[in-house]
Amino acid sequence: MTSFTLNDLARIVAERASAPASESYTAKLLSDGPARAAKKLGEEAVEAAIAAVLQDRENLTAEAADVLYHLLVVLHGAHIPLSDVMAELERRTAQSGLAEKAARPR
Ligand SMILES: N=c1c2ncn([C@@H]3O[C@H](COP(=O)(O)OP(=O)(O)OP(=O)(O)O)[C@@H](O)[C@H]3O)c2ncn1[C@@H]1O[C@H](COP(=O)(O)O)[C@@H](O)[C@H]1O
Repeated sequence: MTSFTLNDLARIVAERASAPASESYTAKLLSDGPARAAKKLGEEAVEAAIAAVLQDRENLTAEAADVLYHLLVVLHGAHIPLSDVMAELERRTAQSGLAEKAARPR
């Protein structure tokens, strides 16, 4: 069990974003523009999905870490604090996913 949280990683991403691009993968990704980080996020998500389909626990764990890191980089680039995403998730706890889906306008 680790005490490391997504908040901790978001803080690291925010700190590294202002490092020289030659010294930080985070800074490099962000300096390449929003499409680059978004593309990496999509690639990592597909790799995680493939690992899930293959029931490859070790790879799924590693790819899930890649997804979460790249998501935090994309959010940072879009100036969306992780707390906004958590607030949205908290708002959704008031309703089951199935109930939300059924209530959508057709
Ligand atoms: N958690 C991560 C993390 N997860 C994945 N990655 C990088 O994401 C990339 C994953 O892409 P691929 O596997 O496709 O590898 P690649 O082919 O080298 O990637 P590209 O050339 O296509 O960009 C690799 O370069 C990984 O090193 C990460 N890079 C950084 N972090 C965290 O961010 C911190 C700061 O890192 P820097 O910004 O590099 O200082 C680190 O200490 C970590 O805590």
